[in-house]
Amino acid sequence: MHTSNPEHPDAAASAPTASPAAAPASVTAATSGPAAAPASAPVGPVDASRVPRFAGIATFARLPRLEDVPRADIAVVGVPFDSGVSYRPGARFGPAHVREASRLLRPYNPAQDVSPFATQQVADAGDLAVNPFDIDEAVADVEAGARALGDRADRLVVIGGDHTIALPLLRAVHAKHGPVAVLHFDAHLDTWDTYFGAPVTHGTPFRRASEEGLIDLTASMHVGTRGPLYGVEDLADDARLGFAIATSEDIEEHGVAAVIERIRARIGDAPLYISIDIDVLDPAHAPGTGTPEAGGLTSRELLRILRALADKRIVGADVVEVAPAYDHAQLTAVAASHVAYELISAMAPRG
Ligand SMILES: N=C(N)NCCCC(=O)O
Ligand SMILES: [Zn+2]
Ligand SMILES: [Zn+2]
Repeated sequence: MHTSNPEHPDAAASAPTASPAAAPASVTAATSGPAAAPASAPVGPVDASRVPRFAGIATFARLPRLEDVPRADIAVVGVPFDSGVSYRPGARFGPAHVREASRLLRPYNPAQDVSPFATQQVADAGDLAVNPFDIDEAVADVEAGARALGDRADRLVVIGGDHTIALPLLRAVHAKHGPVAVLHFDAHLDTWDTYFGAPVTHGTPFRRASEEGLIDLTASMHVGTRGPLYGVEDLADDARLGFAIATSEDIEEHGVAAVIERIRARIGDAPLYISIDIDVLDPAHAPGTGTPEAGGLTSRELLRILRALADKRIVGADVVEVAPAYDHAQLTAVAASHVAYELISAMAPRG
């Protein structure tokens, strides 16, 4: 049996996603082949009407792998690293879990009126394999991996992994764009200084990034923070490090529309990096995470805010802290996959 993938005619040699050997003859016979689309058209996801979406090895949204396309506008890449956590481990299994849940995504996004895989080439770059026993080495490897991928894809959407990885990702983004506005969705500030003397952890990436001059201090913001802090000085430090805050309570009190206006005004025209810790969602919406906090956003609120950023200059994004061991019925992974899909949609060219 031949090994071409019905929707990836250009990728016949190593088509990874559709498990072609499992496709019935009628499916492979229906393959329209390379003539179906102009050579320059993006290679899209496997067609779920031809190959059941539960068949085959999971790439994000059943997209082609990066090595199977000439280049990409966006590469989705996993970073299975969780050696920086302060509480429950397990986010190292996040990328695979999110890819599994992303099988159900469909090609047209009515909420943004865009087909995000048709107007740009999106591909799955697999995972960066980084050292789980040495945080400094892992962080250097994430930065090097992100920079190397930058030669083959214009932008990265990174699936974590714990929030430590935002630091090397911002280093890589800074090398390309200079200081960026960081829009950080999280229950936590993640601008703390050290844990057990360690400066690079999942609670500290944005303090380090600010100290290193990676972020635009006039345009960065946390959204969805809540819960207990170590002391009131945490907030003073955070403001000094360059972040405005829209808390989870602000969203309840003033409404999503008002908070969107604040966010948009804060970002202005700055190049924008979006970092989404899935624990920004209430544990009812995202139980599968390492440091859950009560009183969070609904997934509907988060998705709506992301949709309002489509006209901003988004230069990269991450979705982190999905820890499948605490997930139920893929709740957290479904939320994370939709969050990534809205980000990719917001990056898509319009018109
Ligand atoms: N980045 C996440 N998810 N959590 C940071 C929590 C740090 C702490 O234990 O105080
Ligand atoms: Zn968090
Ligand atoms: Zn975080």
